[in-house]
Amino acid sequence: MSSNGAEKSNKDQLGPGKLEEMWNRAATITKIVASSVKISETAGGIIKSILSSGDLKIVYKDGEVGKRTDPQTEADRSAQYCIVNSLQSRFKNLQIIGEEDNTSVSPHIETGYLSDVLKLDERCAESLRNIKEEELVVWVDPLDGTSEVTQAVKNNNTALLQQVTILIGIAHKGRPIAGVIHQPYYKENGRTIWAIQGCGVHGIKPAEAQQQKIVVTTRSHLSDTVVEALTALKEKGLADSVEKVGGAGFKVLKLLEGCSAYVFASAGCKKWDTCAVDAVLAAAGGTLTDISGRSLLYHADVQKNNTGGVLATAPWIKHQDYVSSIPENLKNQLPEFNPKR
Ligand SMILES: Nc1ncnc2c1ncn2[C@@H]1O[C@H](COP(=O)(O)O)[C@@H](O)[C@H]1OP(=O)(O)O
Ligand SMILES: [Mg+2]
Ligand SMILES: [Mg+2]
Ligand SMILES: [Mg+2]
Repeated sequence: MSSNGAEKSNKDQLGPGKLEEMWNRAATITKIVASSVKISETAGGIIKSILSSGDLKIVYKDGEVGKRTDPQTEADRSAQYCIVNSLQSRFKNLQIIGEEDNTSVSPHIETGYLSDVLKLDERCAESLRNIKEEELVVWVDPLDGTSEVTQAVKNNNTALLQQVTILIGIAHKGRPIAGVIHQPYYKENGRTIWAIQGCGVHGIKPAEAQQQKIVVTTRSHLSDTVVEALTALKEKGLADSVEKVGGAGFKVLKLLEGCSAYVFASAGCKKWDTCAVDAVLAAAGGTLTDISGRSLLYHADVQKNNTGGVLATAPWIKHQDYVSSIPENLKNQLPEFNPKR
């Protein structure tokens, strides 16, 4: 799984000399995304091997026994170690914020990169090309959909595993400018979707406008406020049906595959859940905000909780229609409270 350099991990036609030249010429943001694609895939391999062992070593990060909703597994801990240490080995001045406070040492440090990302380097705007490593903040969710993982293993429900993603989001001046979403259990070998602002979305072809408006929402963190928001959207004709699926990453992939909106009118989702998907969705022409329509911010010192909830819409949807249809009393119940947001 680990590799000693781009030459070993890039199995394409470019020779090592040409690749090195492309790497040396590339902008910092391009290099970080090219590396993050490979790193997310290596982390996906770590997750798969831990899950197949069946020993998740679950600890809970919250709540009373019997009411806990925030599990962490050995897969979350090992994947984060791999992602953070792999990024740091190449980009020493990056600020990296990962979901997990405690990690497990993993021997897999990925030093490869995807050369396809480098090929798009010239399309990057000059303003992005000039950004320095130390100006960037990377938000890492090593495993999005942990509740689904614990249930998949407990109930031997492997279908749930496709809802797992690995999220690496890159922010500049508080806004997401690039993102990587790896879905390890997509078909046989998984898939990786990535985007850099202004350079399109890669790894998926976003769906065209649909007749049916399908809204996706949480399957493991349902609350009265989420239900109230969904009811209001149904009444306004903005939700023909509702699908409950796990993970912020998976829900945004559903938006790129034809669903209309992702509605989570509740607190609990954090910046590492939304940074990468915010960037990918925006690059596809969609929008992600809180339920009041405010953009989310990703400075290193920002409040980590998305206290205003999450509302995301597909590229073919008018975001404001959904914002306007969520009742004011719900918006007031989910305030932003950090002025730095
Ligand atoms: N109450 C919560 N506590 C902890 N994490 C949450 C909570 N609500 C949402 N999340 C995070 O946001 C993701 C999307 O939420 P949901 O699937 O409920 O819509 C979850 O997979 C989880 O990320 P993670 O699995 O990385 O801990
Ligand atoms: Mg978690
Ligand atoms: Mg998450
Ligand atoms: Mg997670």
